[in-house]
Amino acid sequence: MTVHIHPSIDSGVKQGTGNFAGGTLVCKCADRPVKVAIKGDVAHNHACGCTKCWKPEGATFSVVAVVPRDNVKVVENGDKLQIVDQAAAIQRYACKACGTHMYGRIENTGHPFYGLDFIHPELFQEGGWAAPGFAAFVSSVLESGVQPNEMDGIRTRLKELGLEPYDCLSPPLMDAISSHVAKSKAKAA
Ligand SMILES: N[C@@H](CCC(=O)N[C@@H](CS)C(=O)NCC(=O)O)C(=O)O
Ligand SMILES: [Zn+2]
Ligand SMILES: [Zn+2]
Repeated sequence: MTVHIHPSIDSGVKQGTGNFAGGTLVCKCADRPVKVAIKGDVAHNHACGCTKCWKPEGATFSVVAVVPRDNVKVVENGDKLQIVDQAAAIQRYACKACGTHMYGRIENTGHPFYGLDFIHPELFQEGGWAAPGFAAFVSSVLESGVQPNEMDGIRTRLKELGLEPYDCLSPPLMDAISSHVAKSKAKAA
């Protein structure tokens, strides 16, 4: 049985050029698409299996990366954007017409990832952005209807693609979160 992860990586992970200067994210609307300009390359690109990250039709995982929030600018048809869940740590701005998430923003200045916006690089009309490097929240795909007996195949396929599977974030990102929490606690003491 073929294991589908995400259309942009199912036939292999395409490496970035290493000097991607940025570009424009475009939603799926044929009429008045939302366009978001991004300066510079993406960082921490990864596959995410959580239920909150936007996935294209038929995908089991999303592909999501971060960029500094100051490098994100809505340039066309921003009136079509709405926040999916105001209460979430990451406020995801989606196109009301086609449902595509254009960027996710953290407004809590105490959050470990404050200052970074979350984007889906496959929406770039240009190519060459830094490739995904690992898979996060892999067990969470069970919350979207994947059956437990499919998990071995999914983890094997992720490893084949060079995307080490983790059920939370990767160790460097988990370490960054915990270091941030430790520093915040030390400041408060
Ligand atoms: N098991 C949960 C995990 C959700 C989750 O924690 N997602 C991570 C990765 S995107 C997160 O940082 N969420 C913050 C948010 O969604 O605002 C699900 O699949 O819904
Ligand atoms: Zn749209
Ligand atoms: Zn996610």
